[in-house]
This record gives sequence, C-alpha cells and structure tokens, in this order.
Amino acid sequence: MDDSMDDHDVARTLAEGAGQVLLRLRTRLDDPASLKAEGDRGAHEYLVRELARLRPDDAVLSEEGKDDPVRLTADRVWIVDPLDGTREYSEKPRDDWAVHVALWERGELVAGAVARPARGRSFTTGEPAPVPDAGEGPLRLAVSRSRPPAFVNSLAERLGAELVPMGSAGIKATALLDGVVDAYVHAGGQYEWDSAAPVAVALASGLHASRIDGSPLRYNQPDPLLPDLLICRPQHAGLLLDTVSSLIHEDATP
Ligand SMILES: Nc1ncnc2c1ncn2[C@@H]1O[C@H](COP(=O)(O)O)[C@@H](OP(=O)(O)O)[C@H]1O
Ligand SMILES: [Mg+2]
Repeated sequence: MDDSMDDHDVARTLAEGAGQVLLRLRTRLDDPASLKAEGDRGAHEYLVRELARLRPDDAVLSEEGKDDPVRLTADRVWIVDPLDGTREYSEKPRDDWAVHVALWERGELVAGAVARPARGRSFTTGEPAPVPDAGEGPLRLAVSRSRPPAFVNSLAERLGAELVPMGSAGIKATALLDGVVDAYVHAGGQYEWDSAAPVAVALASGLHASRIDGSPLRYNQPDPLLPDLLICRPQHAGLLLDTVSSLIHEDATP
C-alpha cells in the first residue's frame, strides 16, 4: 500500500498512465482489429499491475479481466474500464475514447477519474470540475453514436432537444462538464465499468446521476450489468426522468 497518494490521486494517475499506454500503441498500430485487441489488453495489464503495486489489499473489477468473486465480500473494489470507446479508439484519428478508474467502498463510489488521452484533459473526484451554467438554447443530449436508446428520437422531439452522438460513456459524461451537452442518457445495455468512473466524477461536481427510472445506480453487484443511466444538471432531472418514463410507458401500452 502506497500511502503517499490518496485514492483520488491513484485514480487519476492510473487513468492517465493507461492513457499513455494507449497513445503509444496508437502510434505504432493502424489496423482497427489490432488496435481494439491490443488497446484493451495493454491498458488492462497496466491498470492491474499498478493497482497491485499501489493498493495490493483491494479487489478489482475490470471489463477485460476474469470476474473474481472475492470482490463481493471486499470492502474496497476498483471498478475499471481500461478502454471505454474501444470502437472509436480503433478509428484513428477519433478522440472520443477514455480510461475509467473508480473506487467503490462499502456501497459508495468514493473516488474516480476519467482520462481523455487524445484530448489531453482528465476529470477527477480529487478536484471536481465546476458545472457550466445551462445555456438559453434547446437541451443537448449526449447519446451513443452506435447504440442509442430506442426512445431517444421521441425524447428529443418531445423536449425540443438536440441529439449529440459521440463515443464512450466517459466522454459523454464529461462533455457535460465541458459545457458541450446538458445531459447524457443511455439505455439498452451497459456494465458497471462503463459508468462507475463517469458517475463518480459527475456526482463530485454536483450533477445528478441515476438509472432512467430515477432509482440509484448500484455498483459491485453480483451481476455487473447496469443497462441504463441518466446524468444531467439537478434542475433538469425531473423533466428528463418524467419524459423518459412516459415514453417507455406509452411504448409498453398496447
Ligand atoms: N447496448 C449495449 N450493450 C452493452 N454495452 C453497451 C451497450 N451500449 C453501449 N455499451 C457500452 O458502453 C460503452 C459506451 O458506449 P457508446 O460509446 O456506444 O456510448 C462502451 O464500452 P466499451 O467501449 O468499453 O466496450 C459500450 O460497449
Ligand atoms: Mg466501456
């Protein structure tokens, strides 16, 4: 255990370090299949090695690792996505991919960092970024560019909102802190590692983060599937949750 760094520092240092591994790989590989495979593997190996060195007593849940059930009885679990937006990473020169490192401790996300290596700025719970003021224009909703929620066109239409497709959950969540979008909405499938660090960073900045039915996001569950998510300014949460709920309800009504 390295006491010279607190958990926020560990999250940021490791997310940025894995980002450097990924940037280096991208200078020597071009083929998308190799970039995907080598990127996932190289960043995962770096994170596992550094967590074992800096926090040897903690458990790890990584998208790219075998799920070790020891995490279910551990007090502290690092939930990491070594390369979020793998598809975009493989499509040079796209820059919408990220590294996620979060720490779950006894039921809560207590630290986290989202590194955006190709954009050169990281977001961390250690120094929460201020939330930019909402603009006057229509709401801008960040959505997956490849697997957006089924209801998203109806949602945009009902709210008079604009859709802003982009890759990576970390990129979409931190786009709120850039002031580029007003909300990130996802449904249809995702896992704990996709949202843990983005949600830790968003909550530290004072944003709202929940399931799309408004219920809390729970991490370190036996099944890491966590299929939907809403991150937004607190003042928009009621409108967005109510509108999503009515669209889902209408869809389910014969
Ligand atoms: N329907 C779905 N089922 C499973 N995972 C999904 C999903 N939609 C998005 N994701 C995952 O969520 C992350 C962000 O997705 P997107 O860029 O489409 O918004 C990606 O993580 P990875 O790149 O780590 O695999 C992607 O695989
Ligand atoms: Mg991911």
